[in-house]
Formats: sequence, C-alpha cells, structure tokens
Amino acid sequence: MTETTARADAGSVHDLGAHRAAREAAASPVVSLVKEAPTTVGPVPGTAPAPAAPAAAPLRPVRVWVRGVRAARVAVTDERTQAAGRLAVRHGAYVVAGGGIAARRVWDARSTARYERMMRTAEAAGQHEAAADWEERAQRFRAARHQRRMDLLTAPQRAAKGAAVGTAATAGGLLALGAAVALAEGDPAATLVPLLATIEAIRWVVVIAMVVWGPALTAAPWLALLALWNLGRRRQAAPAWALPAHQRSAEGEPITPSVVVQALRNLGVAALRNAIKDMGDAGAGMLGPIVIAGCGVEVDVTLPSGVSTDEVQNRRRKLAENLTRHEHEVFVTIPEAARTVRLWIADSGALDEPIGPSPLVTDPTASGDYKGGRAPWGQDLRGDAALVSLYQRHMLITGLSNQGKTASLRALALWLALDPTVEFRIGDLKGVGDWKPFEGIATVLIEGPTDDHVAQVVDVLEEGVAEMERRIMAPAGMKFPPLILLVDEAQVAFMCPALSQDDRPLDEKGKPIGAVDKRPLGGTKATSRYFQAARKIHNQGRAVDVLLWQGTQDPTDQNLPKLVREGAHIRASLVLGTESQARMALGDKAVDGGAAPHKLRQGLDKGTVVVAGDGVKLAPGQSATTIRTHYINDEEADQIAERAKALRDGVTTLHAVEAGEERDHLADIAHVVGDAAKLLTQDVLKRLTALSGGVYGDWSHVDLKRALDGTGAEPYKSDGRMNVSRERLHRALANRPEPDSTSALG
Ligand SMILES: Nc1ncnc2c1ncn2[C@@H]1O[C@H](COP(=O)(O)OP(=O)(O)OP(=O)(O)O)[C@@H](O)[C@H]1O
Repeated sequence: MTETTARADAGSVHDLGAHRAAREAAASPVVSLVKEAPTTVGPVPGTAPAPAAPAAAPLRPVRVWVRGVRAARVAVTDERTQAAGRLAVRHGAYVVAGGGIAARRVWDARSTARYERMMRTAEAAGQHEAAADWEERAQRFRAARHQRRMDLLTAPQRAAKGAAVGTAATAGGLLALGAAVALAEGDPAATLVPLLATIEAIRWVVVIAMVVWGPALTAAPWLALLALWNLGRRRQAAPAWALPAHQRSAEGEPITPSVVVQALRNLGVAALRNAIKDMGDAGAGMLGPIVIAGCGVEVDVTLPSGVSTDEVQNRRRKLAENLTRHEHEVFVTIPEAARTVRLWIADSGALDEPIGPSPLVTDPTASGDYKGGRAPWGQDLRGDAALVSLYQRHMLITGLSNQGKTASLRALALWLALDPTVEFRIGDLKGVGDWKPFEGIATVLIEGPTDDHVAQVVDVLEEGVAEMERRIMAPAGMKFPPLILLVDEAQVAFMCPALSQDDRPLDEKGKPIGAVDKRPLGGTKATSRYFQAARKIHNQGRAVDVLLWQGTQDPTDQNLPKLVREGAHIRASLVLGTESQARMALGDKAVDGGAAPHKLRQGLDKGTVVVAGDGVKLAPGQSATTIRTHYINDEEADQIAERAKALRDGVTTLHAVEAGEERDHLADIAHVVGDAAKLLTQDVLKRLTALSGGVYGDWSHVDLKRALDGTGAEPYKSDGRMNVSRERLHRALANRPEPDSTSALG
C-alpha cells in the first residue's frame, strides 16, 4: 500500500469511528468518565493538508455459504477445537485399545496362543531347543485344560452333593451348639438360638444384596469402561497425533524392549521385519537384558536367521532415528556371539555433556610408568576410565583438522613424561607452540612447517634408526631407556617434495667431499627418507623400546602410506570425513566391526577418539572402542610438564640436529651437560649423538676422553662411574685462548 492511500484509509476509518461514537453517545444514557480524544481529523497546524481520499470501491456482498465455510474453517482450525478433538479421540482410543488388550489377555490365558507365539519366536531366531521346550509346555497346558473340562461335566452333581452335605453339617453343628448352650443355661428354648441367628444373618445379607444389586448393575458397565480406559491410558494406546504434547514428542524416550523391537522392525530389512512379525509381541526374545552402561544402555540383539549383522550396522542412522536418538548416540558393534549385534544407546544428549578433567590435572602426585602403567586418556562410552598401555607400542593418531589430535596425543605424552626414564625427541611440523611444554623434557624439539624443519625431523628419525640398530647390535640382556620419536603433523613430512639438503663436509679448499645425496625427504618411494626411517622403526623398534608416535591429518594414501599406518600398534582416529578414511586410519577389521570415526560430528565431538589395536582393553570380540579424551589445555600442560621436569635432571632441549659439519666438541659437551652439576659419560655420549648423529653417532668413551684431554675437564670417576663436570667444562671454555666458545646450537 502506498503512503497516500494508507493515510486516506486511516482517515476514513477514523470518520466512521467518530460517527459510530456519536450515535452511541446519543443513544446511551451513560456518561463516559474517560476523556475522549478529539474526533475531528483536521490538518495539524503546521503540516500540509492530507490529500483527498480516493472514492472507496463498492463492497461486494459475500455469499452466505462462503461465509459459512469460512466460519467453519476458522472453528475447525481453532486451537481449542483441535485440543477438544484430540481429547475426545484420545480417550475414546484408550477405551477401545484397552478392550483389545483385555481381550487379548483373556485369550492368551485361555488358549495356547502365547505358547505358539513363543514357539514361532524361537524358530525364527533359530533356537530350536527353546521351540521344543515351548511345544512341550503347550502340550502340558492342553492336557490340563482337557482335564478341567472333563471335571466340569461332573461338577453339578458334586456341587449339589457338597451343598447338601455342607448345609446338613452346618445345621447339625448349630443345633449341637444350641443344645450345649441350653444345657448350660437350663433353658430348652436356647437350643434353636444359634440356628435362628444364622438364618437371620443370611436374611440380612440377602436384603443388603437386593438393595445394592440395582445400583451395582447400573455402575458395572461404567466401571468396566473405566478399567479398559485405564488399561489403554497406561499403554498410551492412542494415535500419536492425539496424545498430549509432552507424550507426542518421543525424543529421548527410555529404551525398553518394545522400543528396540519396534526400531528393528522398522529398519527396512524385509527378513527382519517378517521374522519380528512372526514373533509378534515376543520379538523381545531376540534381546538380551538391557543393561545400564555409562551414560546409556547396552543390549545384545540376536538376529533371526537370514539377517546379517552388517545389514543392521549399515542402517545405523535409521536405527538411531527409530530409537528417537541422533546417529552419534547409537553405536552398533559386533560381539563374539554369532549373528549378534551389540547396541549401545546413549541417554538423549548425554554425549554432549563434558567429561571431567584429566587425573593428571587433578592429582598433582600422578606419575607415569612406561612399562607397567596405563595412561588415563579419558572415558569410554560406558563412563569407565579409558586407560592406555604405551609399553612397546607404536602409535598413530589421525583426524580432521582442529578436532583435538594434538591435544589427545600430547595428553598421552605428558603422562609418559612423568616417567623420568623416557626420552622424547619431538618433531612438531605445525610449529605453533603446542609442544612448547616439552622444552626441558624432550632432548630434541623441532618446531616448524618448512622443508628445513622436515629435513631436521628426518634427521631425528634417522638418528632414531641408528640408535635402534645400535641397541639391536648391543650384547644380549642390555637394558635401554625408552625412546619416543614423536612426529606431529606427519603428513607434512610425507608430502614434502624437497630433496635432501647438501650437507657434505668440505675439504681444505672448500669443496664438498663425496656425491650429493639426491634422496627425497618425503614421498613413499624406496629412496624416501622419512618413509623408510618410519618403516624401519616400525619393523624393529618395538623390542628395543625405540617407538614412533605419529599424529597426522585427514589421511590419504599419499600423506599416510598403507605400510606406515599398518605398522602402528595403537591406531586412534578423531572424526574423519569418509568411511574410506576411517578404514585407512583404523584398518578394515575395526571398521567392519563397527568402528565409525566418520560418524562422529565434526566440531562437536572434539577429543573423541575411536581406538583400535592393542593398548586399550576391549571386550571379547570387539575390535575398537570409543574414548572421550580429557582435554588438557596449554596452562595445565605447562603445569604437568613442570612436574615432569622436576623429576628429570636438567635436560637441555636441542632445536636442531645437524650432521656432517665441523663442530666445537668442548662447547657441544658443555651444552649437552646443561644445568646438571655432573653427567655420566654414557649419557653425555647419548646426548651428543642426539645433538648430531652424523658427528657423534659413532663416538665411544675413548673419543670423549680424547676430546677433553688437556682441557682440565677430563672425565673423572665418582661412585665407581665416569662423569664429566659442568663446572670444569665451563672453566675450560672460559680459559680457552679462542673466544669462539658458544655452541652453534640451541
Ligand atoms: N578432549 C577435548 N575435549 C574438548 N575439546 C577439545 C578436546 N581436545 C581438543 N579440543 C578443542 O579442539 C581444539 C583443537 O585442538 P587441537 O589443536 O589438538 O586439534 P588438532 O586436531 O591437532 O588441530 P590441527 O591439526 O588442525 O592443528 C582445541 O583448541 C580445543 O578447544
């Protein structure tokens, strides 16, 4: 509507109102106490006069039947009419359905219907022994019923005889009682008193019955209707649309056997639907007990023959919706028993509640134990603590970006850092500081995403391989401290196109010695350095406690080669995009057994990992478990890391590993000794190797001694073992004629 016509219409409406008010005032004797608004609509001073209203279009009369239809439509669609209609249908349906239920119960009690139903159920489920058992029971029921019917034929004679005998005995007894009273009181008239009193009592009973009979007869049908209505009401036996609003929404309704059977019947598997139809109400016979399991319930379903477990598993979303749950709230796994699926159904919304903080945060005395302990990672769906054994296990964790991969991997590393015997060498190829808490715990920490960082991480891994080979070649029975080589964002290394850096040593004329190393850092070729190092560690590292932990994003065959992903003992996955990625992350067996990281919700299920492989306790037959991990934020990680550092004596974290160049041995030795007052020579050698495998990898005690000879910082014996002293090293550095005493590293 334009502004002009709007104003004009307003004016005409106002005029009409004014006329009507004037008419009413003239007709009504009542004096209004409310000050009336001016009824004229003249132009307001200072404003332009309103343009003249166009002539109103003549109103067409509306036919009576049209008005009738409109009125009917308004009445029918009115909320109150609908509520009344729902009420009537609902309560009517309760009575009808109650009648049906009562009739069925009576029929069940008097016929063999129940036994036949159970037999069909057992047969459909392939339980032939149970079917035979029900058949036998039905036979016994028939025999007993036949006996009862035979007995009925002779019942009238027996009843008549019984009544005659009973009456005579009662009369005799009462007379005997009367005689005893008469004798005692010496009054023969008392003989008949008990008999007459009894007859009088019977007369009163008859009178009362006659009075009550009429009203009882009138009330009986109503009482029967009430009982049927109540039966139907308790079962909510009315069409869903007629139920009250709070009962209509079945969202989050409790899981009962009939809800599960209904959900299975409507799953869209014809064989399952027909089998359940044959079983009738007894479809619940397929279900094991429904038990509370954490924030949900768990139930095993033995499927009828002809229905395979993966037919149910592939319809997880439909099953969840039939159970009035969201897809992520229902887990379908395959337990050991044949033809059985295990359903875990969360309480509605329970999975969106956060789990508590990590015990590492709440318990300042928590400690790590590489060999015998289990890391408290989070909670499984049953709400039980999910504990992971990291002993001699390579690990792979994957997931989409920003879903908690680093946080969950770091949570495990923090727990293990509380075991001071464990050495960490960390390559963080994202490099935004997620692994900063390990400064002072890890002996090497490379942080950054560039090709240079990848090259350094490759060096770390290759040095890990060398260490592993040294350990393998060591005399039998030698013990080695666990060494965790941790690479976060490992896909950056696999996808790195760069070739090895030219780090050949130079001769006296400044020319590089030997041929240039042309091997690529990334890729999956036989010459790919990262790939080959990872493979070697996977193959042989476990037994000598050289372990590779990798975190990687959005797996593909290129950024997570098959051989590498299958070399990990613990395979964990956060939410992934597709089932094929889930298969890459966890393996076919786990996904076929029900592991479904691709069904987690991106952004909502952060920190929820599906874990396959060993290291976590799995129920028999289960191939994976879902764990909601505790989130340890950066501040909490710093606090835990401080505790871990306090357990170790002054680890100096190196930020680069260089090889093949001329190094300042004295400065390097002082550097690796770090803050410790003294350090065992074998530890010095180890740290020097970590610092530069190329230069120090094959150093022995003799080399170390030779490097320190004449400096005043030579190794000395303390408590029967050879050490080097930090103070002497620093004195030697300070007294050197050349001022070039700082390490190029760190
Ligand atoms: N267990 C958890 N519970 C709840 N939220 C979490 C959990 N773990 C991580 N998050 C949230 O997810 C965010 C991302 O975590 P994180 O950096 O570990 O993810 P990411 O998968 O390593 O990311 P990207 O690899 O893309 O850098 C965190 O900042 C935190 O808010």
